[in-house]
Amino acid sequence: MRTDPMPRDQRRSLARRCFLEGEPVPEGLVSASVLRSWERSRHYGLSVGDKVLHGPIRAPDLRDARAGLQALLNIAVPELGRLHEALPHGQWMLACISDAGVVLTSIGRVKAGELSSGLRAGNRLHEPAAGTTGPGCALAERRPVIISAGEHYLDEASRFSCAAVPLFDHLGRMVGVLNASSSSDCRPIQLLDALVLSSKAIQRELVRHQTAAAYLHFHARADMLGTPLEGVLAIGPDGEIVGANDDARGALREGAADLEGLAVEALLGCSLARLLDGVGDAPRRLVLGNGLCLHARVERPRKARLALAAGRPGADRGAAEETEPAISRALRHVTHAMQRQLPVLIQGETGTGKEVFARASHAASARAQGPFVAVNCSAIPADLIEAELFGYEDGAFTGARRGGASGRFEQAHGGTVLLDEIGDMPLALQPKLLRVLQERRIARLGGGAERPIDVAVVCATHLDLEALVAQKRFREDLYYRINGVRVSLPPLRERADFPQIVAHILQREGGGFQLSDDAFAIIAAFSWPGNIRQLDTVLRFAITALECEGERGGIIEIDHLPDDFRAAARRAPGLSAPGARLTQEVSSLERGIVREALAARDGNRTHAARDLGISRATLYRKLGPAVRRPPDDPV
Ligand SMILES: Nc1ncnc2c1ncn2[C@@H]1O[C@H](COP(=O)(O)OP(=O)(O)OP(=O)(O)O)[C@@H](O)[C@H]1O
Repeated sequence: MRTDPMPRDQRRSLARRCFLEGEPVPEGLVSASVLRSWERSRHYGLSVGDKVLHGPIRAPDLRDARAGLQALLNIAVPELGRLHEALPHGQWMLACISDAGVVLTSIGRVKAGELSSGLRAGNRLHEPAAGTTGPGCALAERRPVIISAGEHYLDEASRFSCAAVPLFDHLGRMVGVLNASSSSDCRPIQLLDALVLSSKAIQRELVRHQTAAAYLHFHARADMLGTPLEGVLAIGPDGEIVGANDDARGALREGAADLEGLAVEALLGCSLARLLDGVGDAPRRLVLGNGLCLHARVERPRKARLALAAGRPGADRGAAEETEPAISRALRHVTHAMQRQLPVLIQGETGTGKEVFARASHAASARAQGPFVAVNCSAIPADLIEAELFGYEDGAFTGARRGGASGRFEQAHGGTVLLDEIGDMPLALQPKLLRVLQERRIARLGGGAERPIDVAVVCATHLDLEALVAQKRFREDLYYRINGVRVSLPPLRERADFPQIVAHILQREGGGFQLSDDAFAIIAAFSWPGNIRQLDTVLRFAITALECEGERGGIIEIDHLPDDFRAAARRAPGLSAPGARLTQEVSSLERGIVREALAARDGNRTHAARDLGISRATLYRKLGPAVRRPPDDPV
């Protein structure tokens, strides 16, 4: 007689009941890693009814955690962005979490608000704080895990399911975890595979970001070269290994042992000089001493990797280029799309910099010499928008200007037109816009002849156009026409480069301004519903307050911020006077770390700052007032 297997949720409930009642858990009900994680959670003193999931760390600590893992974030954030784009809309939140279990950044929004708040940057998800969760368990077990619904330790987490994969750096050290969570009971095996590939791609990039004389890519199969599954070695100028991914460790050494410091010649039987002879050639075969045959390709480091230095927002070219790599990549994609007259759709909450991005794309494109014309579709009365966009002939309507007028499309000829707030385009006008985009010809209102127009079309909106299409408030055919290349600009609270954006704005306001650590902590903890526009206003307010005290340049303190931020500061524990001792201790600790980094780099400030993931200006600041920046050392 066939017995039906017990459904998954019943197996879990039975295992949980046995575990909580102190009875042995029958085999096969939950995985061994889940059981070990439950035991650890109990050992940490957690009870299943506890509510400790949402205890965030302080903003300055989050800033430090991010700074310490900046190199990882620079690579992981765009990788997560790509993965998120490929997932069904609104069902998954992705996060990058530090090795200490702190959420560094998360992407995506799901309907269950609690999941969003559980994965908010700064929250702690390691086992001692949150019991069994995907990230906590993956960190403790150092391997990929799926934790579904009731496999979570805390009852309050049992509505969620997650897949989590640890991240390792170029030295094979665990530096964090990638996590995907949903508010349903599921076992996302395929998503786990995708996360594993992403983690491999990230480690491979971390190896390729090491300062090296060459990178050796290899695999036993030639067709696997260039994929996240290949092995990669970073080789220093003396031929020593300075970094490797886990696949390289696994292939070259039993048990992923240390490769660092070994001579490449001893390892591969081929000197660095001989390897470099083959740069640019097709893949070659390497036969190792143990008979293993590998297909290999040698890559020289690129001279200049994308500089993430502070820049000048508002100066069209480069404003977006200098922010997150994901945004820089999107910028390059968009400029190519514009060249080919493929429409671009920029989505993002209000104030996230959609217009700045559009202007930067235009300025970086082959159309830069042509006009950039921005039209705010929500600011023009519905009955005037047609004339505004397409122009009109003499006498086309009552009140029309004598001799007619050109429309915004005509004015943008040879350049770019930005249709801002496209979601507010009246439904009645949408077929005409669609025709113009398809035929690239316009006729002015009032019966004018058709004229060809050569414009790159960029549309921007803070609305969810797919939802508008579903509600029949936006035409589906127009949506597909404008959705050539889609760029989603993240809200400010999710941006890993928040400190750089602050630095951009301060620099644009004349430079010389800095935020005190306390003031930075307060603004970093804010949720910024108005995004960069709101941050911009607050910082300019603070600069004005500082200048009223007669200081041109100088340190912005909490007292210079608007009222509501000062009130938040009074509520925040550990800031200002009572926290002075702590601040001093932290500063002295930081000074020690910076000195160590300088010593490791023979006093080279640029290299030390890069190792620490901070700018040279910050490095000088952390060294304290006693250390003056030499006049020939511009930061
Ligand atoms: N990367 C950046 N660095 C610094 N400031 C920026 C950046 N991006 C945008 N800003 C500033 O933020 C403000 C808002 O930018 P922008 O008008 O492009 O946003 P938006 O998303 O188009 O807003 P809306 O949805 O309201 O039209 C502007 O003052 C702009 O200068």
